[in-house]
Amino acid sequence: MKKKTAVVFGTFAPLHQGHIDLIQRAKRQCDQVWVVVSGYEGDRGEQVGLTLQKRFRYIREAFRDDELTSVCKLDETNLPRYPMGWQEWLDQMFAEISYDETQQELIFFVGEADYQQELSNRGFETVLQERKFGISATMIRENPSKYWKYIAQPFRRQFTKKVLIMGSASNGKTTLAKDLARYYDAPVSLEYAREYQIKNNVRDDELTPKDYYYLLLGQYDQTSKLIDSNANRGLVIADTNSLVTKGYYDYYMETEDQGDLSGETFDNLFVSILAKEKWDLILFVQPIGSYINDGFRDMTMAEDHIRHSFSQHLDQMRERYLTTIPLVYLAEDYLGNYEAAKVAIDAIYQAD
Ligand SMILES: NC(=O)c1ccc[n+]([C@@H]2O[C@H](COP(=O)([O-])OP(=O)(O)OC[C@H]3O[C@@H](n4cnc5c(N)ncnc54)[C@H](O)[C@@H]3O)[C@@H](O)[C@H]2O)c1
Repeated sequence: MKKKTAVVFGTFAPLHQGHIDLIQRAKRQCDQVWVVVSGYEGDRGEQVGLTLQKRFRYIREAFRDDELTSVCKLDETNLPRYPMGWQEWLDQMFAEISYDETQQELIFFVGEADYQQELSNRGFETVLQERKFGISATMIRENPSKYWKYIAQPFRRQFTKKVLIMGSASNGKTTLAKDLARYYDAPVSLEYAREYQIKNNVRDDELTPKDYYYLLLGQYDQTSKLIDSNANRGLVIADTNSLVTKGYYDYYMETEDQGDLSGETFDNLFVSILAKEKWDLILFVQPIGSYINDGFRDMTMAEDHIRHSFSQHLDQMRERYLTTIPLVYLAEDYLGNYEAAKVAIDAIYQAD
């Protein structure tokens, strides 16, 4: 008996609940299903940062625990554009799924009557499934937060608005991050260094290069987990990032003996983590107000001129490494900063 193999093809930019339902119903009507992720350089997915390779990886991730679902990638860059290249497209698809007509019976599950028509004309078995939930990838790309619940989990990270709050220590940054998170019902990634220092009972000025290395990794990991958590509904707020950690590293480690971890190793990790972080907005809190001793802070920073020069150093680094990210300086009292931060966030994020 030939193995009944379902094929569901699409751009999947992004994969959504309608697609998942189409794929799973196809799977249940056959012995297995192939999901063919199709696209080309500069396609509508790539235009929102979802390259073909990324879509392929995310869909693999979405079906990682399902042995009846296989995923392949079909790069159409060198094929005639749809609807001109059906034959070449089908030939390439058969190669990708190692189609063997003596062993497999192919059934195409499609949501478009045009696809059914074309494939039937070519002698293929097809099943036309009605569209579900009134949702489409175009609607999601245009307003991701409105259709958030329909977006397949791995794709949500791409559509998440990530807001970074920067500034020197003890200027109301953490309070602001927590208050904004509560207001927007968004997850907040607080300073990992605080947790690390409390756990290890070390002050700012006692951290070693090795500690900074773990701080870079720990902060990135913590923020990534929040982005991938179910608490994320389209907005994530972070109290700090790799750039701020690098700022502290520069400030404290400049004259220190680098021990068994050279500055180059730290800088390599810093550059690679910074490149992975993607921010949609930076709120830069200026050092105004008094410096509070929480027991873990180095009190040299309590001196206004040191705090200001550190803040300037951070801002110069931001200018150098994150120059294209929209920026709002917050230099008022706490309430003024809180209001200004909400205006800036409302401009990039509209909750459902
Ligand atoms: N070069 C060629 O001639 C050729 C030929 C065939 C296909 N292709 C390629 O295949 C891809 C076609 O993908 P697409 O743009 O139609 O993909 P898509 O990601 O928009 O949709 C994928 C499939 O899911 C179905 N679907 C969408 N929303 C649904 C919902 N809410 N409920 C149930 N089903 C739903 C669609 O009808 C489609 O069958 C394109 O990349 C195209 O270029 C190219």
